[in-house]
This record gives sequence, structure tokens and C-alpha cells, in this order.
Amino acid sequence: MSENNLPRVRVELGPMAHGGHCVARHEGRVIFVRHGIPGEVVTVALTDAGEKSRFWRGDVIQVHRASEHRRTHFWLAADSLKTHAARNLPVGGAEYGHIHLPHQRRLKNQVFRDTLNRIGKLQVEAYVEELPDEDPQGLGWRTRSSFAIGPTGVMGMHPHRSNRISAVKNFPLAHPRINELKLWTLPLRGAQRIHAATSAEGENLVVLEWLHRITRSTTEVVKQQLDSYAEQLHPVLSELPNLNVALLMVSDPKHPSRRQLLTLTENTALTETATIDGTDYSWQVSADGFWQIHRNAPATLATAMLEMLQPEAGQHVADLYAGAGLFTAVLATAVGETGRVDSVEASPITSADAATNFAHQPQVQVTRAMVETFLKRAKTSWDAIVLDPPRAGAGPEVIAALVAKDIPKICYVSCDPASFARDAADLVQAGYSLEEVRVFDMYPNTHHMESVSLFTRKVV
Ligand SMILES: C[S@@+](CC[C@H](N)C(=O)[O-])C[C@H]1O[C@@H](n2cnc3c(N)ncnc32)[C@H](O)[C@@H]1O
Repeated sequence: MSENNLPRVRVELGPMAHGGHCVARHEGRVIFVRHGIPGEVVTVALTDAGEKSRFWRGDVIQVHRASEHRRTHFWLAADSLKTHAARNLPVGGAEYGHIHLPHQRRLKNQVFRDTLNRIGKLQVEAYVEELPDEDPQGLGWRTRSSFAIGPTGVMGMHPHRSNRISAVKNFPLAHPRINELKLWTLPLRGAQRIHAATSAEGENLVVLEWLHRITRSTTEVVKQQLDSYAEQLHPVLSELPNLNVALLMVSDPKHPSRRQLLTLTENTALTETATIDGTDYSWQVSADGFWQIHRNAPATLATAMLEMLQPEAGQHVADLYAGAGLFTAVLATAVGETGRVDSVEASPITSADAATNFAHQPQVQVTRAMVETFLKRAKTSWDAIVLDPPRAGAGPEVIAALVAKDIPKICYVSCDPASFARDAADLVQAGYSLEEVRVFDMYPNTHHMESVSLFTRKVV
């Protein structure tokens, strides 16, 4: 038994797989092992090892033959060797932190290539690119971070696939301005989550969240709770540096659209800015609206999209899964007032941000709709589209609708190689060529990556 009283096995680690674990075998069973590096010989504490399970899961707790690419983890809370030795579990969110950064990128290369081959039967050579102005250790890039709050008011994070909360203060992947807020010193007891963000302009945002059923009969109770919490928080808020937006939010865990808010500041949204292809842009992004989390992601992704799609003045294009309109803004500049951009987003909050952001650009039409529904209703087609779906990907229904529209160029922005491989295979099967793929190390020290790809309609 390990220090955590978990059963343990000694194995040699095989290749890195999609999801951030190495694949190992023990007595005929597959084990998904986190916190290792392919080729290492390690002892694994089994965190999930049901007799009937098809495969097991575990964490490396001891290294017998170390990879030359192993380094001491930069963060104790996520260090598997040290947390297990202290009878604890590593928190998620920095599961590649024990690997030198260049080797993290080599592993992501291999995972991207293998996933596209295994799921999509596509042969793709991609080189994982570092973002401009990246920290040498890959730290301090997250402009958005969320933390759990325990029953005693302690701020923390969850270990992988666990409900436990391990206390956390400074989060090395978070932007230094988020750590400077010292969120753990706030009176947090009673709340369930705290979210923080810092904009490109250096303005900060804090949202305290409670999970609570919201019905007609609880509305008044919830309001009283928020008012009483606001009284506790008011004196502390003035101490927080550059605080631009502070919000208390109660969300109904069963009905995510039911929320009650109390705003403690004049503003309810951050202003994000970026310079792309020589033009300065700004976007309003609401406290709980979507924005890319790496500080250099907006400019990097939008530039890659422009280079691939090369939209021209007068064209009719669409930005699907548009969020607050990162790609919409640069597309609107490219097509100009004689062109048209359809910007489609399902979230009411983020779509309202987009409506505000493009209120004075007649060439942009913002539509709040599910992409599936929008495509079914659309009577026209487009010269080119951008597709930036959530992790689950666009899916067969959307891909089939796009194929039916016979769109010459599709730029697919993806944060998940597996769903991208499935959708890419469907596009290729339907007659598109995968012309170009770029993969970005947009989430250093985690297993995640982002890709931007261009598909063109084959001329027959
Ligand atoms: C990965 S984000 C991209 C947002 C934007 N392109 C950006 O870079 O800021 C995906 C967006 O799709 C939205 N979304 C998710 N499912 C959707 C659907 N079925 N139809 C429309 N929008 C959806 C989410 O609310 C989110 O804003």
C-alpha cells in the first residue's frame, strides 16, 4: 500500500496518450498513468482500480529509472511524488509540470499526430509552436482562473477526478496579477467557487459563486444572503489592486441558466484588447462570459486564422461558436463594409457582449443561436467560415450541414485533438482537403493544446 493506502504496482511507462497520461500494462491490464514520462520505470499508486474495470488509473509516486526530460515540479500542490509522500493527492491543472518544456511540446506533437491518425485515419505532421513572449518555464499565462472553496472557507483545487479540495494559494500558471489579489485572504466561508480574471489592460475581476436551488420561494432568501455577504466583503474590496468588476453570483446547479447576481462595482464587464495584423481591437467581455485564457491567445489565434483564410473585401463569411467576437472583429475589418460577417453564439451572456461589441459595425450580424439551428435555418452560404467549437467539437450534424453548404474554405480552431480528428475525417470524407494545420502550446504545463486548421473544398 502507498502512503495514501492505495494499492501500488511497478511498471515501465509506454507512450503518452490523449488526456495527459502514459499508457502502461500490468498483468494484461491497461493502466493510464499520470505524472510520468514515456520510458520511465515507476511505482504507480492506483487511484482507480476496480476489479471489473477495463482499465485502471494511477499516479506516479516513485521513479526508479527517470527520463532525462524529468525536472522537479515547480509547484508543490501538483507534484505527485511529494503530495503522495505527504498522504495527499496532487491537484489537477499542471499535470505536465514535471517535464521540461521542450519535451512537453514533443509529447504534444506525438499525441496530436497519433490522435489524428487513430481516430481520423489522417496523416498529419504538425510541430507544436510556442506562443510569442512565453515565459521560459511556461508560467503566469492564465488570465482566467477558478478555485473551489471548502466548507471551512479554505480556497483550493481538486485532484484529478476527485471531489476533495486541496488548499491552494498562489497558482503559478495564473497571471501574476491574479496571484496579487490574494484571493485566499477574502472571507470565503459559505461560497463554493471563486473566479478571477485579469484583462489585457490590467483590470481585474472577481466573482464569488454559490450553488443553490433558485425557485420563486427561494429568491428572497438568496437575495438576503447575497446582501449580507456583500456587507462582509465591501471593506475588503477596496484593498484589491485594480479591481474593476466584483460580482456575487448564485447559480442553480440543476438549471445553469437560473442565476441571481449582485454587482459590487460600477462595471459588470472587462474590456479586452489586442493588436492583430496592425489593427487595434477591443471587446467587452462579461464577468461570466467566454474569453481565451492564455494572455497571448487572442492575437495568436486570430493571426493564424487570417493567414489561412485570407478573407477579402466584400466577402460573406461566418464566425460560428463566436463568443464575444474575437474572430468576428478581424473578419469584419477584412471584409469591410461591403462584406458581411455572421457571428453566431449560443450563450445569452456572451452573445449579448457580441451584440454590444459590433453595434456600430453594419457588416456584422450577431445571432444568438445554437450553430445547429442556425445552419438549418440559413438560406445562404458563405465564402469562408471560422469554426471554434467547445471541447466536444462541432459534431456530425454541424459538419454535414456545412458540407451541404459547399463552403470553399473552413478554418477550424480546436482545443481537443480527438473531437477535431473525428470532424476532420468527416470533412475529408466529404471531399475537403486538409491544407494546413498549426498546433499551439497554448496551455503550457498541462496536456492541452490548441490547433488551427484550414480545409478547402476540392474542385472536381
Ligand atoms: C471555444 S469557445 C470560442 C469562442 C470564440 N471563438 C473566442 O475565441 O473567443 C466556444 C464558444 O461556443 C459557444 N457554444 C457552445 N456550444 C454552442 C452551440 N451548440 N452553438 C453555438 N455556440 C455554442 C460557447 O458558449 C463558447 O462561447
